[in-house]
Amino acid sequence: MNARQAALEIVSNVLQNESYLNLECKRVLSGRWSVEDKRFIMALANTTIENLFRIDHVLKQFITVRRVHTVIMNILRLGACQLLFFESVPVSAAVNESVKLAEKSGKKQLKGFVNAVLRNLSKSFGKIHYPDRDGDPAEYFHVFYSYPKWLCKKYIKEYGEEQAEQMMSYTGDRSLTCIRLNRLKAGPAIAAGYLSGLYCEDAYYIKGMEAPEQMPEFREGLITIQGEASQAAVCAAGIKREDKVLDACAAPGGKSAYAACFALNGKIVSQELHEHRKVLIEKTFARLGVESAEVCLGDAAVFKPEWKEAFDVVLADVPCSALGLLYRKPDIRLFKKETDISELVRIQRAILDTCANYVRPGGVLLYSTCTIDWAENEENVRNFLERHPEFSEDNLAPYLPGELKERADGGMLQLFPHIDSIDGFFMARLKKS
Ligand SMILES: C[S@@+](CC[C@H](N)C(=O)[O-])C[C@H]1O[C@@H](n2cnc3c(N)ncnc32)[C@H](O)[C@@H]1O
Repeated sequence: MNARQAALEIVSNVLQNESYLNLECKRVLSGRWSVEDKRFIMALANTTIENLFRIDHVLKQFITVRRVHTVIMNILRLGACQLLFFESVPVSAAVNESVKLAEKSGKKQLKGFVNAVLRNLSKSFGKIHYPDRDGDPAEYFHVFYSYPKWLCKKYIKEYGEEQAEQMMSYTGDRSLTCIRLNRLKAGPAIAAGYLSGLYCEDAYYIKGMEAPEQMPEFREGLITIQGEASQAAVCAAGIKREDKVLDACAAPGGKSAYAACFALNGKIVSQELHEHRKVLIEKTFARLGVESAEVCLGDAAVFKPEWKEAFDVVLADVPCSALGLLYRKPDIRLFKKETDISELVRIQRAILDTCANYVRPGGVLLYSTCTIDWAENEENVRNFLERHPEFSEDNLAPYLPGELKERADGGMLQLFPHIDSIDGFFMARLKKS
């Protein structure tokens, strides 16, 4: 298999099976590849997925037949991606290698078609037509930034055109990976060569990190991969040394493991709905040396009488639409549907209602999501507070790290990648009287 075949396999699996792009890359790249090949495969697969709607829009202008075989369409997508976004790849290589890919994929009879479409595209860069930015901004953003049309409309309606464009054009620095120093095992000396975090004390950035499992610091649990927004959500809970903490939706265990660094003489109970994801928590805890935690299988929406008012802090880091991660996980954009949101809101409200029972009087319920969606965030919290007068918003600022203090709005905080340069996250600190 050569590098372009590997990229084709990744892209095809993501599109056909809705597999996660990062997991597909990891799987395919676990073979023996040179560093250059690895970088090219990752860049080609990522750029194709990230710009899929735009690439398809461009290709449509050069495809004259009504239906194109799926494999050939994916080969054309990779070829067009190289022509449009890879200055370092000569046109002849982009076209000829795509033609060879068609042959290697058992579609020898379609070599001429692939050649014609890509050659025509390569001669017509100046003539490519894009939607009118002023006439139909949602369609323009959909094509140009490759975001689902419903989301473009939603963001324009909620934030206005200018801010919506900033949200969708933001990509962050993909060469940087945010890690958390695991205080259970390591001191700051470990992080001497890393870049400091923007806000959180334990956050650092590593440039060009490809496979964390190959780093001894990661394998030994001295560091773990965790974004600053997720770290900030744990800080926002204000966990104390003796606290008993429930993480109601815990896999893969990132927040629970950080909570254990605060509740040093306390206890963490980590619950997860899915067995295969519960295993991820156990792995995280074993690697990071979290011993004060109990992992259990359960549905956070179903009341467990034995947990009634048993916890000082309850983390409800609920399943959500993950819109705050779209800037760095482009595959999520392709499959998100607007209709998913109402079902998520129903589940989130059920989880919040159940978790409310587990907080002791005077304790804290920390609600968080990795999304930028009013209904899943502020509206859910307002709805919860109306139905639960025993809870009130508790000022977040004293608990937030660094300059994030200034971003809090009472007991709530909505983070945006294009404003805060970290994941789009929401958190609300709710105190029980
Ligand atoms: C946002 S993720 C949690 C991330 C985790 N807190 C961390 O920081 O590593 C949400 C998790 O909730 C789980 N989940 C979904 N529905 C659930 C439910 N009803 N009860 C418990 N867990 C649930 C999902 O499988 C997923 O692992």
